[in-house]
Amino acid sequence: MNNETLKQQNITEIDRICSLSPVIPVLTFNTLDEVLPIAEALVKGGLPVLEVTLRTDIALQAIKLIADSLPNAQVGAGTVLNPKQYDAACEAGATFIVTPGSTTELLEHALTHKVPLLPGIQTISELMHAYALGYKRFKFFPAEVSGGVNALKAFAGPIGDVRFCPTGGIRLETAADYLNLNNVMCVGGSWLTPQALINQQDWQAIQQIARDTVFQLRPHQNI
Ligand SMILES: O=C[C@H](O)COP(=O)(O)O
Ligand SMILES: CC(=O)C(=O)O
Repeated sequence: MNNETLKQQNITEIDRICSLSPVIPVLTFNTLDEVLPIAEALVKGGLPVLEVTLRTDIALQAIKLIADSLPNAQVGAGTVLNPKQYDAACEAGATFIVTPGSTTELLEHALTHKVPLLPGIQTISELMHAYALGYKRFKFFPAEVSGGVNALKAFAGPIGDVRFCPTGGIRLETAADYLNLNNVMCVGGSWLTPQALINQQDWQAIQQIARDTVFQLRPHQNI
């Protein structure tokens, strides 16, 4: 497959994944026991797209567990910092890769890969750099402290044919403001899985947070 076809295919695949859900829960797992109950609660609550960060030792095992056990979930890897982690996450079963920022090494690596990258950008220069390489879909991170909704409105002036998944500091109360922008596909966040509920193993409450989120942000979605 030539490079241009692969680039287009990866944009189409990111669009497909990001259209499945208004919110991508960003998950950092500390123990393997909690992986499936949390993932199941979110999927049952109507949020099938999950980002598992590679911030803990068990992250790759968690991705594999979700990929093998929950066919209705789309599991991606976050906090991918280099090509080695990229390949390891794909090997574990990740169907998309998210990075907090962008390096040329990672951007070029992903252009040869069938598993698509949603690269992180924070500034217009980072956006221009990745855009020049052919990227059209981005994570905007850390969204709230980098200008939030107003920054995304400003980006739409000079570069109008790209779309974002803003993440970082977003909560249910602010998610709709982002989703109302034409250049936003979905948002990411960790608010769906409060540590206190995980400590209490209250998976039902996490499912309810997911349900409430879908109900408020995409009321017509069937759960
Ligand atoms: O590192 C940040 C997480 O990926 C998502 O941000 P958050 O905890 O502010 O929702
Ligand atoms: C920031 C984020 O979600 C990541 O580490 O990929």
